[in-house]
Amino acid sequence: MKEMMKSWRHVFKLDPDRELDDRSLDAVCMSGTDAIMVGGSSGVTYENTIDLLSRVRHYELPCVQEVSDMESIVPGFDLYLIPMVLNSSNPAWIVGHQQQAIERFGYLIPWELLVTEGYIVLNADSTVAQLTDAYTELEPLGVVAYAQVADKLMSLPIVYLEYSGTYGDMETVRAVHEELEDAQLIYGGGIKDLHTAQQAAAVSDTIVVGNIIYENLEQALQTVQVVK
Ligand SMILES: CC(C)=CCC/C(C)=C/CC/C(C)=C/CC/C(C)=C/CC/C(C)=C/CC/C(C)=C/CC/C(C)=C/COP(=O)(O)OP(=O)(O)O
Ligand SMILES: O=P(O)(O)OC[C@@H](O)CO
Ligand SMILES: [Mg+2]
Repeated sequence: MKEMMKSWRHVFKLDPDRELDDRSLDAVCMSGTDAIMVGGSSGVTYENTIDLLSRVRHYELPCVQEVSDMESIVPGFDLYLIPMVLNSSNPAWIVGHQQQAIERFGYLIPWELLVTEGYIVLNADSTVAQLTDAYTELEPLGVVAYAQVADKLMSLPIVYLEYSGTYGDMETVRAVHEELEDAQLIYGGGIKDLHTAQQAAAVSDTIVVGNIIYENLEQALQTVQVVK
């Protein structure tokens, strides 16, 4: 599955803390997207995560958990994505929570299913930026340098440019994409229709579509056209 993930072009991110009726979930899972990512930056619990996983498991597509809280880790996902917020001002969000989770789960950890994401959080107004005390006042070159820390110094498999809630600066995304040698570039934030999906897909390896699923499902489904 880790190898397969590298080829994903489009992913829907579902938030266990938000309501999605069966009909909408069916449309999302049958849309032709490459995978479902389950996660959010607040209100994620073991109960709402297992509930969403069991609903998504009616479908054949890959389903991965993006871990934001160790209490909400649920067995049975295809992969576990472990964020490290590289531009956090607090080391707890870079390595601290991860260290605590490894200490707690120990030999239970299925290492072959873990994929580390070098997150660069860029929308100052987002919950995730505030939660992690992310330093978002970066010039494009500063963002590229964080991406190179992930790619070249840390050999992380993924760089995640996270503009959650707002559409990002595509020139910055392009600049990062051009400099990455090995890491997969995931872009997320403010994709709301086919046009924004196409633009973001042109300058990244994988696009993630989140909020619009809950705001305008028809438009969310259009974004899948980039992988059709
Ligand atoms: C048997 C079994 C399955 C055992 C468990 C084995 C396992 C998988 C162990 C994992 C070990 C490990 C290293 C865990 C890490 C634990 C942890 C809490 C790490 C911290 C992760 C982190 C930096 C979180 C900060 C928030 C963040 C980056 C979340 C990612 C998701 C995200 C940005 C969602 C966007 O959220 P949204 O709701 O849209 O919010 P906005 O309002 O900001 O838009
Ligand atoms: O919710 P949106 O703004 O689409 O962002 C997607 C994803 O990157 C959030 O973690
Ligand atoms: Mg969201």
